[in-house]
Amino acid sequence: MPRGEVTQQAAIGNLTLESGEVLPDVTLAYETWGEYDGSNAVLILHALTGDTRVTGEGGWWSQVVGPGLGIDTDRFFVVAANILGGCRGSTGPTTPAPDGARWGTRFPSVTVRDQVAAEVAFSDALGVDTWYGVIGGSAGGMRALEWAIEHPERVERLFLLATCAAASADQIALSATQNDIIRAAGPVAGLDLARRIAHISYRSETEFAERFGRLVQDDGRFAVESYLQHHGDKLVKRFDADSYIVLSDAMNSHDVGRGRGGVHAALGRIQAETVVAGIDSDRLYPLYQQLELADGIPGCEALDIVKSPYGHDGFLIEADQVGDLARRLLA
Ligand SMILES: CC(=O)SCCNC(=O)CCNC(=O)[C@H](O)C(C)(C)COP(=O)(O)OP(=O)(O)OC[C@H]1O[C@@H](n2cnc3c(N)ncnc32)[C@H](O)[C@@H]1OP(=O)(O)O
Ligand SMILES: N[C@@H](CCO)C(=O)O
Repeated sequence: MPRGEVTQQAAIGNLTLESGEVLPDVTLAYETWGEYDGSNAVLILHALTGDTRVTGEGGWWSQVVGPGLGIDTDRFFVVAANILGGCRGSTGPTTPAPDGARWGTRFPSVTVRDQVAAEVAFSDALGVDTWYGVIGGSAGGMRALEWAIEHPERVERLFLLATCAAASADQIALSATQNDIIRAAGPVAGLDLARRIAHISYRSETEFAERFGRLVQDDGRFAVESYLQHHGDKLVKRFDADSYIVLSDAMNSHDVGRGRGGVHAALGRIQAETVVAGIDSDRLYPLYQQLELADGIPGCEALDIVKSPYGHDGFLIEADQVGDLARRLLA
């Protein structure tokens, strides 16, 4: 079994999508940390603009995953794959289509279930039959949930963070509008603006009020305006606009109840011991969504609440609380 810290590629062949379309020659990029002993594999599923760099320098969960941390790489074989449709090494709009040119806007629509189907094939290729833990926040939580519903025998423990059983009208409204902005304004200005809107939804009104208030900078911009422009600009430098559209559409497709007799019936299929957590200031994935999960999943005792002023991004920022919850689940 490979030992990580470098991004590797797993070829998983053709993938038949929910739509019936066949996506050829799918590859997922991944990284691993720790040693596999046959029963200690933990799958970490990243959110919308995340990637395989979970820990180490610049890792998006570097204080949650690592030696001695909540997800302990001295104990667990930790695996992170880039999402299907992403732009950090896996098959998606930036990779070549069969004609050799970039897929771009021709990349087919994928659903969260398609993304999980790719991850299932990836697990098979890796030789991991059963995951000791499957963990995800936000869009990563959507995939973790689909894993546990569609493959209950392959998921022993499940950690769902700041996520939902089905994308709400509010979430769809924000994502669909961002996608329209990208289409209207183009990949640079459009992605920049889309990210600014998204970033507002990722943080809280209280944080903005306390942190920026009505402060105007020397350059004449409101501090909060400048902050959002900074985040828009940063995403344009590290992310692909076509991929953003594909991934946002996939999130909008999310509904665990579709074709399964509704959300309650779907959640009832989960066999994993489960921790569900939400963030008290999350205005994008409000606590009622995690309460629905906690109530409906047989192996979840109660909803855990992460206290944070940072809104939805609390799942990335509140490393101590998130790490403690992961440690409890994986004990
Ligand atoms: C699983 C996954 O989702 S992986 C993807 C996660 N990564 C991202 O989302 C990347 C985008 N980053 C973020 O959203 C956030 O930085 C987080 C969530 C990762 C961390 O949040 P925080 O630590 O609170 O960072 P914060 O939101 O304060 O941003 C800090 C940045 O804003 C800049 N900034 C702060 N105030 C201002 C201002 N008035 N004007 C311009 N820039 C500003 C800082 O200089 C800093 O810049 P840098 O990131 O280039 O160093
Ligand atoms: N900051 C996170 C929020 C989405 O959940 C991301 O960009 O992936």
